[in-house]
Amino acid sequence: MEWCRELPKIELHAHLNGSVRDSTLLELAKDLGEKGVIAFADVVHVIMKNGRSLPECFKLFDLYHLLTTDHQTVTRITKEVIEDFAAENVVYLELRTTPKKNEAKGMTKCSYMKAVIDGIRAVDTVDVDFDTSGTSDVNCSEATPLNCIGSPINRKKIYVRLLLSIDRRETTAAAMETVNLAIDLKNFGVVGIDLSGNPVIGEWQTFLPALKHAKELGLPITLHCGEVPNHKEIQAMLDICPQRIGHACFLVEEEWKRVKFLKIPVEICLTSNIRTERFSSIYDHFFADLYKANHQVALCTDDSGLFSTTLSNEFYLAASTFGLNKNEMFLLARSAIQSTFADEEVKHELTKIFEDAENRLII
Ligand SMILES: CNc1ncnc2c1ncn2[C@@H]1O[C@H](COP(=O)(O)O)[C@@H](O)[C@H]1O
Ligand SMILES: [Zn+2]
Repeated sequence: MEWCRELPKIELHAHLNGSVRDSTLLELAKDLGEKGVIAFADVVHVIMKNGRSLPECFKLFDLYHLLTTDHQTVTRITKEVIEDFAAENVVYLELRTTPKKNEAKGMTKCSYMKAVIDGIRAVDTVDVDFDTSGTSDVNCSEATPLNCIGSPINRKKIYVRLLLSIDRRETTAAAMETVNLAIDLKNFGVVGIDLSGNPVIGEWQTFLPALKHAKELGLPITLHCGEVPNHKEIQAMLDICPQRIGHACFLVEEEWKRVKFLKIPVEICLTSNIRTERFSSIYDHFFADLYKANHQVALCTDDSGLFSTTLSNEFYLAASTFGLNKNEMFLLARSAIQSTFADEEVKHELTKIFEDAENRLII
């Protein structure tokens, strides 16, 4: 396990609100309990959880959002989540989050994202590389593009990029707003769009215009695909050739053939899939099939807070279940570079990080 922690890793599928520390959630719940907004005693055992079904997860997210959705807290959790990933030697984090409008809190999708960006700037225990490619300003804020924070030798460094999520509960107009915001924030580390949320809610036709718009504007897309056996939707998702898909638990042979033919990288979240009972046993998971077929995969956490996991743990789990040796784990971790939505320069930098680590880790 210690070796898995030392291994440099690339995280491509992590939801901000699903990655919050339990201790922070408890602190926030206590605070809201004291203010009479929630009944603390009722939520404590919900936060301190173990196994949970997929429908339960989405009920929990509503609770999480109640606890976390004000600007200051969004900034705080973003900072902590980045620090937690960096502590696991994640060297590149593509963090995804759903921009939220909340009139009662004076929050717009744009001001929510500004709070996220403020959280990235607030990280001070590790060096953060955030996109600095432009000079334009965020319309709703006084934010300016971030600069790489100076990097004294021996400090950990993490590249952070953002994906904006469309929640399946949203309307076409709200989804479109998210895509337009992603374009506006291209110089603030936003590199793509995600579609997520409860897979039994919402119609594909609702999100399609926004996803097409993103495609036309050259914004990469990753989709939560096949979290439930909705084959009509899986087909429609593959029809738009997303740059990546996540989960893919219920794909059938014909659909896998298409994924392989189209060479669509798959984000694999083992613990999440097992906890939400997408597979009855980890040995039934499709990881081994894709791995053997040399198909591009990336191990990911999904919701490290909700499922009490880390990316190091996901590597350990994959290795111990499917019999990967150190060299194979190293190559698996490194190969995720190709699937990032980062620019070529960053991919080059990441390659160097892995080259430097290789001699140290594999003897
Ligand atoms: C368990 N598998 C999953 N399947 C689908 N969507 C998921 C998910 N886990 C998380 N989310 C999505 O991410 C949101 C929380 O983070 P943000 O508020 O965006 O930062 C959830 O509300 C849900 O829409
Ligand atoms: Zn997810």
